Amino acid sequence: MAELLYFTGTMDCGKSTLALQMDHNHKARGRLGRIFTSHDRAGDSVLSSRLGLSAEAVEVRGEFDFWDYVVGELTHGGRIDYVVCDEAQFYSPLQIEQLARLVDELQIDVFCFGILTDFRATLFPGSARLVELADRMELLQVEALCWCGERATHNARTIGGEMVTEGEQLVVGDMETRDHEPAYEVLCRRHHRRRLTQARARATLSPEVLPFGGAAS
Ligand SMILES: Nc1ncnc2c1ncn2[C@@H]1O[C@H](COP(=O)(O)OP(=O)(O)O)[C@@H](O)[C@H]1O
Ligand SMILES: Cc1cn([C@H]2C[C@H](O)[C@@H](COP(=O)(O)O)O2)c(=O)[nH]c1=O
Repeated sequence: MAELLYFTGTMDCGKSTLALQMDHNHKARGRLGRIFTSHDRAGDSVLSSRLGLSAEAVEVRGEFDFWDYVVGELTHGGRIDYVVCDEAQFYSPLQIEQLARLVDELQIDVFCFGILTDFRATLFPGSARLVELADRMELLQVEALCWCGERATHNARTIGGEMVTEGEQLVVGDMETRDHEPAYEVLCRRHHRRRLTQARARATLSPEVLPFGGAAS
C-alpha cells in the first residue's frame, strides 16, 4: 500500500541527505521516481545536501500542480512509483493535498522532507497540512544540537548572531553567520524562548558555565 510519509526535524539534521538516500535505494531496486524541491539553497531545480551530494529536481513554485504533473507524465507513457519532495514546508496546503491524492488514487509513494516550524516556532502551512494528512511522520534520528548540548528542537533566525523575530516567513539561508545577513541556528526550546543564541551566550555567560569549555564553534 502506498504511503504519504513526512520525515522532519530541525534545519541541518540530515533531511536532504536522507531524501537523496531514499531516492538512491528505491532506484537501486528498479523503482522509478521523481525528485521535487523548492527554494533549495543551491539554487533552482536542485536538491542539495550539506554532505556534498545533489540531484536534479523539479522546482515546485506556487502555481505548480503535482496531480497535473504526474498525470501528464503517466499519460505520455512515463512510470512513477514514488516521489521525493524536499523543502516540503514551502509547499502550499493545496499542493500537499495533491500529494495525498497521488498516494490514494494512483498508489504512488510520497516521501516528504522538511522542517515543521519557522523562526518564530510557528508551523509552516505546508508542514501543518502534512501533519494532518501524513500516514506516518518520522523525526530524524541524527540530533542537531543546541550550543548547550541539548537536542535542538527549534530553528532560530539570526542577524550578526542575535536572534530576530520579525520578518518574512520564507528567507532562504544557511547556518554560517555573515555580517548583516540572515542566518539560522538551531536551539533547544529553552534557549529559543530566551533568544539565547551561541553568540549571545558567549558574550553574556562566563566560560565556566558554558558547555564544552565554551569552545563549541
Ligand atoms: N563535514 C561533515 N562531516 C560529517 N557530517 C557532516 C558534515 N557536514 C555536514 N554533515 C552532516 O550533514 C547534516 C546536514 O545534512 P543536510 O541533509 O544538508 O541537512 P538538512 O537537509 O536537514 O538541513 C548535519 O547534521 C551533519 O550530520
Ligand atoms: C526556520 C526557517 C527556515 N527557512 C529556510 C532556510 C533554509 O533555506 C530552509 C531550510 O533548509 P534545511 O535544508 O532544512 O536546512 O528553510 C525559512 O525560510 N524560514 C524559516 O523561518
